[in-house]
Amino acid sequence: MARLPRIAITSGEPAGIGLDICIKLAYTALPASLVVLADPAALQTRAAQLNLPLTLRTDDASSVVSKAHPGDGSLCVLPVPAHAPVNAGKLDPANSRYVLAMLDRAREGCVSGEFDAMVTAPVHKGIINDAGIAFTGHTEYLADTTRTAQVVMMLVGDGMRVALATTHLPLTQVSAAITRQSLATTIRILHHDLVHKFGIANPVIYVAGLNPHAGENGYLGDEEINTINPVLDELRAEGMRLIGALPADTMFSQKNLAKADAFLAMYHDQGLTVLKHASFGEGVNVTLGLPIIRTSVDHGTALDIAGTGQADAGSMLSAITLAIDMANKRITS
Ligand SMILES: NC(=O)C1=CN([C@@H]2O[C@H](COP(=O)(O)OP(=O)(O)OC[C@H]3O[C@@H](n4cnc5c(N)ncnc54)[C@H](O)[C@@H]3O)[C@@H](O)[C@H]2O)C=CC1
Ligand SMILES: NCC(=O)COP(=O)(O)O
Repeated sequence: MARLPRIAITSGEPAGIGLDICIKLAYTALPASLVVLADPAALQTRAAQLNLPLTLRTDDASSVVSKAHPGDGSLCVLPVPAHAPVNAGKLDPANSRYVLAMLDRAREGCVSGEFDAMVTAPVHKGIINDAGIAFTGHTEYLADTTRTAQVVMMLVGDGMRVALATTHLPLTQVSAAITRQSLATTIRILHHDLVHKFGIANPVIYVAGLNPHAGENGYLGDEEINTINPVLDELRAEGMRLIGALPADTMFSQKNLAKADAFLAMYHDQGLTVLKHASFGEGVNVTLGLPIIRTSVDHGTALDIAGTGQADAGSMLSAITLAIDMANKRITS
């Protein structure tokens, strides 16, 4: 029988709901070893605030033995010390390096084979930048730190997969960031990972235009004519099944949902608004093209409800479930 995967979970911005949803995991049994990276005292303080008894274990944190997560109120923790006192709802830039230290430790463990996948709780991009560290998101950080030239952000939820041609960019920079080369690479990564990580033999990908009405034959913008359609033609000639460039306002119709294996949106809110409307709180963010498996929640730090007990752990559970599926595929392949 194949061994169970070992999953590293980074608890994210400590002032946010990352600690809350990790603590809720203590009460759900899962078919994998879960190792939560966090400051143990911060976990215990938050558990007391939530009135959820929590036992911390370090038994399998650094072992190569994997055993199922019991769901008995205990968590296996890999201790990472916070740099400043942690208070629910109150950001402190002094903890930004702690947040990144958890990401670094989990990533290194995935690269070395200690972990089979990493699942990330949300970080606060603004406070990391306030600490003087340029940071736009996990996606870009993990690409940089694994020296991966290009990755693709894809969110999965409600039976839909939505990938993005650009990620965390001001809108004014989006058009220039979509070049024939970057778009072709995005589609190749998406196509490759749909086949090899999601088991879809010959995926159909619906691709949005950038402009209203996909440019209306050039009268409302020319990125479709100059960039997007030529790339789609080139890749179709290689055998990929690509539909587009389509007007984004009707691309996500029910009719298309039934036919598409994935949608490719040109920018963050063009795609994620639709996906989060359909599945917020249950969706998963997965980074394609990395040498490691990384999934994440679909929501942010929710500072307004940290420590109140209102944080829903549904997206975290979906992210772990997808990471387990992907890790099992890799373990058995
Ligand atoms: N994976 C990540 O690291 C992500 C980080 N963020 C970051 O989070 C910060 C806050 O972002 P916002 O746009 O305010 O979005 P948000 O998702 O933190 O909050 C939006 C609303 O949804 C609620 N909410 C979010 N998650 C919830 C959950 N699990 N259960 C119950 N209610 C929940 C919040 O209370 C709030 O009312 C930003 O710094 C952003 O960059 C945002 C998305 C993903
Ligand atoms: N909207 C998705 C998001 O902000 C999460 O990005 P990342 O931190 O996973 O890169």
